[in-house]
Amino acid sequence: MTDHRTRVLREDEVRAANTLFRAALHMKPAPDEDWDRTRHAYQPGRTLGVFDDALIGTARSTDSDLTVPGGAAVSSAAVTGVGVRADRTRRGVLTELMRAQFADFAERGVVVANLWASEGPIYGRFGYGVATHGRSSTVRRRQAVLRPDVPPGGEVELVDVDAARAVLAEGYARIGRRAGMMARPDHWWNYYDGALRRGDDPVAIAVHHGGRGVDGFVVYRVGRAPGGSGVLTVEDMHYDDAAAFAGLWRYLLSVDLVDEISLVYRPLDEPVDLLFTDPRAVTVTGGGDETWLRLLDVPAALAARRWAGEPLVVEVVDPVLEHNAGRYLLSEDGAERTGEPAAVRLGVDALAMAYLGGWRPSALARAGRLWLAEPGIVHAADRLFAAHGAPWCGTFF
Ligand SMILES: CC(=O)SCCNC(=O)CCNC(=O)[C@H](O)C(C)(C)COP(=O)(O)OP(=O)(O)OC[C@H]1O[C@@H](n2cnc3c(N)ncnc32)[C@H](O)[C@@H]1OP(=O)(O)O
Repeated sequence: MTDHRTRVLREDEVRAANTLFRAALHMKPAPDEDWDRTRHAYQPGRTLGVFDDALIGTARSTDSDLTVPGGAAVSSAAVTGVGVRADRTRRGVLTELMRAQFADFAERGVVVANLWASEGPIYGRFGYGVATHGRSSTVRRRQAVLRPDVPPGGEVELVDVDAARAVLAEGYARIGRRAGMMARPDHWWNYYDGALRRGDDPVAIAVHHGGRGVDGFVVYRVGRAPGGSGVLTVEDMHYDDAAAFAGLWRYLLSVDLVDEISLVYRPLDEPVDLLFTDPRAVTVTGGGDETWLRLLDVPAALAARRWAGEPLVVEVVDPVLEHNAGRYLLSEDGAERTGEPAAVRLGVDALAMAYLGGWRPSALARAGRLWLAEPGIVHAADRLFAAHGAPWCGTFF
């Protein structure tokens, strides 16, 4: 890309970046009231701009951390706000933004980056891979009768939107995180506080009280479908244990004037249908890739997660961040560079897909995304990358 300048935007330029991003998504500029809240979600010094005679491209990131299999958390950059002016696309502006972000992340020592992609073909070439998935479904409320063995759960209480931030932050910090979940720092809650106040239908926030305080919550809105039926849409739901899960579901099923409960991008292994005497009260309506992951510092990422079973040498190919390329011995004792021959070889994007347990090596091999020195290794490779539970992020940013 030539004749362009790329730099970190000043605070007084960040709103223009937000407007550019929204225009790229075919959205109107944010109204003043909305922007007054949204701007607190921007971390200073983290919004990039590309200019020719004007601002033509932008991307931003925020600090977080990401839980990996085994329960450790690695430092992460949550990437969002990516947009290029419609009359300047396909001439390398995004490529330049990605290059500048990777340089910034390397300087900060960030281990991984993740994002929600607007379209599937955009980020793979930069080494991002689909690492978590979501499943959407509909629960027909009157058909959804709880089985007698579902735990009673604790008290559920509605919380006012002004109190929500503090209460939900406390609850989120208390719940056990599955692989793929991220920290919700202050700047994220700034964004969320704004999101709670947007939308035509009023938001409702219900929290579950367990033995140690708030250990689960559900944020939802109730609206009318075109035919007039009441639809309760779950926007955000987290819980620490089976009691909180059951307690929140007892509550959701008790909300009046609701015919359907709509679940959006929930974990693939969330056992909602198992709660009901008739599991067909739940219909899967959609889903797909949730977050995309980029392993920026492969040695640190490999060392952070748990590996199981027989040791294997895995060769990583990374044409974009070449310092990551090489062979690593992965075992229950950790991960280290090695000169030994590889049993498995894969690109850094495919490694990101397997890293949190979202894809098994055997599936990647079947699709030509992973090479095996001999077919028999596939079982050991699957065991090595196995993770507890389906990875899921559950935090939109
Ligand atoms: C994390 C987030 O914020 S997700 C939101 C992403 N933003 C949007 O979807 C808004 C609308 N789209 C845009 O603003 C732009 O089209 C972007 C940001 C997706 C891409 O920006 P561009 O400057 O056009 O990308 P750039 O020119 O660097 O493209 C690099 C390569 O990716 C390809 N590519 C980029 N975007 C797309 C796409 N949406 N679909 C298919 N291929 C794409 C290009 O064709 C190019 O391939 P090539 O090197 O083989 O020619």
